Amino acid sequence: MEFIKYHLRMTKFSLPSSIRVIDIVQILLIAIFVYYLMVWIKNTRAYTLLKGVMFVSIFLIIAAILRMDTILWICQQLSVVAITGVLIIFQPELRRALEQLGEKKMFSNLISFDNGKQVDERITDRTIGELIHAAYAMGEVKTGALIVVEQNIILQEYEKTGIAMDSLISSQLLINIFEHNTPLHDGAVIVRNNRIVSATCYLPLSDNLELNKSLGTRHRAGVGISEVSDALTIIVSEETGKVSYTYGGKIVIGVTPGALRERLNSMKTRKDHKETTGLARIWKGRAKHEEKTGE
Ligand SMILES: Nc1ncnc2c1ncn2[C@@H]1O[C@H](COP(=O)(O)OP(=O)(O)OP(=O)(O)O)[C@@H](O)[C@H]1O
Repeated sequence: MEFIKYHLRMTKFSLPSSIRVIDIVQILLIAIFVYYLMVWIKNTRAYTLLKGVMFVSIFLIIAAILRMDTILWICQQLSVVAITGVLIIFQPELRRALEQLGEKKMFSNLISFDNGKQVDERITDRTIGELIHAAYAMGEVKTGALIVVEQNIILQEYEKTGIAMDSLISSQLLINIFEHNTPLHDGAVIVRNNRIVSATCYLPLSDNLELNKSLGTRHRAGVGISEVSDALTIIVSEETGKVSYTYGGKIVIGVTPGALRERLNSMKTRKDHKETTGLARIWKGRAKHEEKTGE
């Protein structure tokens, strides 16, 4: 204790003589803010940014230890520009976060005890079978399709660009959605767990110059979504009938049903889903763990 007090004195901090209710409220508010910030970072592209920021921070710490004054001075001068750049790049995510604040769902999410109902659901063999069946059936008759299978990064901002659905997957439904000249055939379908959550979604187009020039916008959209998320996207070409998939910014064209099944199967072992929001869920998880270990 003396050791802690000494260090607090040295760092000009002091332990409060009494704790007021408002202090507890402040601590709770900060905890909630940090919690939501972490959830936001995990579910958006900001996660990639965070990794970049950590890398730069480590570099700066090393530069400070080694007294690389010139590098530190340049970084200091560039910091304002960097922050402005980040704000511009992440403008859609920041806007979405502020919109969510306005949607007043925060508190209900926080205390909801059944929010994570779907969390343990993984993409099942049945869903995989239906996806594969639909893709190759559409390929055979050259019906173009774009099916995004969400993983850990939630595709809410893209889901919102389409028409909301909440349907169990079946190959017949997918084939019907992408049928020419029907209201839902344009754009992408987004699949979350074992359900179709949205159709006619607009996806970001990839500007990767290395992509084959013959690939049109459907394929570019498939690659685009895989650059900004960890989703796996199945593409059926209207021109050739070939089935392809994109993942991690890469496209594999003309896959066999076996290869696609293998890829989809690997998603069954994905990490826990973002929807593990809500302090209640953290508490439930902790209680479960304690039950198991008998602590
Ligand atoms: N940004 C986008 N997000 C979602 N879907 C898109 C997007 N851009 C295009 N599409 C879909 O792709 C269709 C156009 O495909 P296009 O012919 O340009 O692509 P392609 O890659 O050559 O595919 P195909 O081999 O099927 O012709 C559109 O009708 C639309 O359904």
